[in-house]
Amino acid sequence: MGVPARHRARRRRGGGRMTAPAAAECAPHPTARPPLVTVEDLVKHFPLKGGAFGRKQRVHSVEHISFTIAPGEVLGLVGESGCGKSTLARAMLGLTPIDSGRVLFDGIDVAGTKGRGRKALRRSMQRVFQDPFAALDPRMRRGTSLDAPLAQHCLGPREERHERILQVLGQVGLDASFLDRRPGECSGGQLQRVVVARALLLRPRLLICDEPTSALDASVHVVRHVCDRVAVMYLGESVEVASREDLFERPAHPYTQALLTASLPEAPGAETGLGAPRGEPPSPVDPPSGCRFHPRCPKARDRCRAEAPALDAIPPGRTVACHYPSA
Ligand SMILES: Nc1ncnc2c1ncn2[C@@H]1O[C@H](COP(=O)(O)OP(=O)(O)OP(=O)(O)O)[C@@H](O)[C@H]1O
Repeated sequence: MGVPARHRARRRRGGGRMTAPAAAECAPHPTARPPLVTVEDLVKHFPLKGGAFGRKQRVHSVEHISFTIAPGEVLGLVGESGCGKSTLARAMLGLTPIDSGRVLFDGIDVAGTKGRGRKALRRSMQRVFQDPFAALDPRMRRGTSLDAPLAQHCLGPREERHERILQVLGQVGLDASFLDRRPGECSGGQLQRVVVARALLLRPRLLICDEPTSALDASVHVVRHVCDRVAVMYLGESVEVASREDLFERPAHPYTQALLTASLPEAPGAETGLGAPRGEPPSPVDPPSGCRFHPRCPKARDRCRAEAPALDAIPPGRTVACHYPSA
């Protein structure tokens, strides 16, 4: 991955997040192989306490999301703050119960796996946390916190584990002196490298990086250079999934065009006058009827207000949820 910076998108437009196999350690595999990850029609709502006039309200955080990730593939998830990226990532890792749908890792249902199987899955699926300060115990020296996951999974004697830690520290550009440092003795960037090193230690087959860059522009540029495919999320839904080239050169959904225009002045669509997304996203507690993007979409027509668009395949190899896509 090689993306060690810490991040929490503060701008409302377009936080970015990478969902990726451990690309730093895995050679790319032919995409014809069975998917490593299959997300099928995933739904996650959070019930809200109270609610106006006694109505039960729910946050529609993830709505019927489906995609696959091939072994060795890097999938980027992009969308504005609050569109559901973290919730989706947590659901993929089995860290949050889901309402419906399923996540398969190498054909195994993540939600239905317990005990030893669960422990093995946890080792194969690692996450780089958004906040390295929260992810690392401030009292522990780095050497101890790096050894903990290896010891927990009984991965070799102490000397072997030490060798592995030095190897991974080298991969993220840190030297052995970091083994004796506590978090307060490291810079934010160095800490984020430690967090990445810790995720790589167990040689995961899936690495989920939660917002590897802190600003929208950097996020979009990183996605552009690192990802094989990109999924664009809006208000809990997937609105476009395409190869990096298609997405950046021929964005089909007006929301994708708006996101790109907001961060890349030369983006296709900039000349169409679509501009950056207008205003703030609507509430995920009471999402708009029809296409959820219609209140902000300059191309919206009556059909968009009445009828939710399906995520349709637009050859070659991309899907778009829009009644009037550009491509
Ligand atoms: N435990 C929870 N209870 C209620 N609502 C929640 C909970 N967790 C997340 N949400 C809501 O679900 C929606 C999606 O949140 P999520 O954190 O997944 O978005 P995100 O795209 O990762 O945002 P960001 O880029 O800011 O991290 C938001 O409206 C959020 O407020």
